[in-house]
Amino acid sequence: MGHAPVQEHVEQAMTTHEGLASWVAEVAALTLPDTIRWVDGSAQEYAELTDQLVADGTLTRLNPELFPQSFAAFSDPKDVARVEGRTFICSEKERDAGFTNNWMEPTEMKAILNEKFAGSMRGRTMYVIPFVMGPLDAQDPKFGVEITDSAYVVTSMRIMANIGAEVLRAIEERQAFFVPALHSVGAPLAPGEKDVAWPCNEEKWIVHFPEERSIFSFGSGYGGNALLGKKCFALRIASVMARDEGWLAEHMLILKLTSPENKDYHVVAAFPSACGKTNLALLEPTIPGWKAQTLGDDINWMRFGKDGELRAVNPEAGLFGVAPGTGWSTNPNAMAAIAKGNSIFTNVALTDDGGVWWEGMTDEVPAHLTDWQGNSWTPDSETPAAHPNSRFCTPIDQVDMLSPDYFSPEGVEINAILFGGRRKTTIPLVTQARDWSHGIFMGSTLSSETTAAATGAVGVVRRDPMAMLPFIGYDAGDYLKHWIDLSAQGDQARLPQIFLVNWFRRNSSGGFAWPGFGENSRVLKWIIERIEGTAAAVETPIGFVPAEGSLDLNGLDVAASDLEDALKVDATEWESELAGIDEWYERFGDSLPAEMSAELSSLKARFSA
Ligand SMILES: Nc1nc2c(ncn2[C@@H]2O[C@H](COP(=O)(O)OP(=O)(O)OP(=O)(O)O)[C@@H](O)[C@H]2O)c(=O)[nH]1
Ligand SMILES: O=C([O-])CC(=O)C(=O)O
Ligand SMILES: [Mn+2]
Repeated sequence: MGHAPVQEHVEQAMTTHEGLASWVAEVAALTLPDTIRWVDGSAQEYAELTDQLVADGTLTRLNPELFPQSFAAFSDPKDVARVEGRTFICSEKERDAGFTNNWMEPTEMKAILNEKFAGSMRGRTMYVIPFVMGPLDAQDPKFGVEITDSAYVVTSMRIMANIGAEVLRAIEERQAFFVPALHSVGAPLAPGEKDVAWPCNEEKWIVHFPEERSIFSFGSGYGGNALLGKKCFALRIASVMARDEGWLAEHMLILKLTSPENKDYHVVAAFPSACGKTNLALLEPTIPGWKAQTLGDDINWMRFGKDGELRAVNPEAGLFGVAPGTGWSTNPNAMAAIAKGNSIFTNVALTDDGGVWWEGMTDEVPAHLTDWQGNSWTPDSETPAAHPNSRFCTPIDQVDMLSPDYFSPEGVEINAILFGGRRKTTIPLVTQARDWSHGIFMGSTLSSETTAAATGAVGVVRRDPMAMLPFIGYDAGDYLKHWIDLSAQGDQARLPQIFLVNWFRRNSSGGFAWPGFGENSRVLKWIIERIEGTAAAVETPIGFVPAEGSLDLNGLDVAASDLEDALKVDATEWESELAGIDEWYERFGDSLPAEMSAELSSLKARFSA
């Protein structure tokens, strides 16, 4: 097996950062790995680790003529998505975790974790990955160190974050604080025991201690549970840092738009998992003269700049995108980035010539595939070839339309904030908020049908405030209050406009009423024109919707009835929506900000006026 001791690397287990040195020693003494390896982030190390993962059967090397330097991984069928039911925020007080999080008393949780991690790395290599979320030259770089017993995690973290020797040096030079993030697949090996391709544990624990800013993840190898820089740090822990330090950590894409008049705008959008962030982030506009560039597809850290403008940066270095539905016709920019190689795919299907395939990648379905579970697959098969939450993991700098501003530590000024979800009914294609407070209300009541990105039922409508339901690291009411209070820091005249969008409304025959994807540029154009005050709108109880003729439909082949279905504000649908919002707000109890209940009352009043 490939986990033969790599003794030479143990010698490097020295750091001049005392806290780091003692934490690594402490973890090793608890988890009992065979070897410790400090990850330097080099290309040579990556090649060595991927070779080892191929030898171990965890990775399959793809045909280099199709996907250079790329690999496919196939997980245990029980380890395919985030496990929200097993995710905990262990604040000192239960109240501070709020009703949206699982909570356990910290010392009780620590006792459980100690037991789980005891000996959990036996027979394995323990990797130490120094990383930084966001640019290393930021004013206050956010450091982390992930300790993991999974080489798949190391290779994926190298794509998703800035990792390695240079980061370690920066941590040492500053004697910086770092978020300790401990991960184990929870599958120790007995002496001589043969490993499996995807080790994991039936029991999973994804645990955050917000006051201490630490993360413990046990039992899963899947991205959102195991790449701890992403959801665990850059959203859950970062949201707590952001509350304390006066900024925002959000589940948002960042997109730059340039109008035919050559004016630049930046738009951020919060949609729940598997609801279209990566697709909008990599948008190819279908309307002439408009240009789109991306800055980020999943996570956005925002703060007010010195002139009271709201600025955004993407703390990630890669895309961890939903594969199904990503194709040359729907998302050519993602496909072109993937085609450059250097990618790790998880739970996609393999083509007979050593490439990958998933539902929606090409119009033509291959005659034969090996499905994500290793079975022979033909178009007659009853199950999908790729898992619905299969993923591509690709460096963001391979995206041709990446904005050069992605690399700027100051970030970009935001002109519009979009909230959106996957709703078959009720929510129109686009609605402009009446003002900032109403916009926060829209975000706070955001709802969406659940997807395969988390385990559990798919297609159930749930409230997902700011698309952060599984990621707010503290009390949800405090989180809304933070949004409200923080905006007082900004120049009120420069606050972004807020919009609610829904690409997923259905027509009477059950199909999508709006074509979506590149055609969403038409909605973005309307949004920009609303900011400029040039597009017409109709005021409705829920906000401003496009007036007839104000949405640019030039060259778009869409039935008038579909358009009507996409845009309508239906009083009957809103009656049950209001009841749903009532129920949702009741769950906040005392922590619901008064501003939000006032917004709900005005909304009801507008409906009954
Ligand atoms: N009908 C329709 N489907 C879309 C649209 N945009 C995205 N999708 C589909 O929605 C699914 C998820 O899209 P993504 O862009 O990957 O979602 P995401 O929000 O980035 O997901 P996470 O990475 O889980 O946070 C894919 O299957 C897409 O094909 C759209 O405008 N219309
Ligand atoms: O975290 C993950 O596994 C993938 C992701 O972006 C999400 O679910 O929002
Ligand atoms: Mn996401």
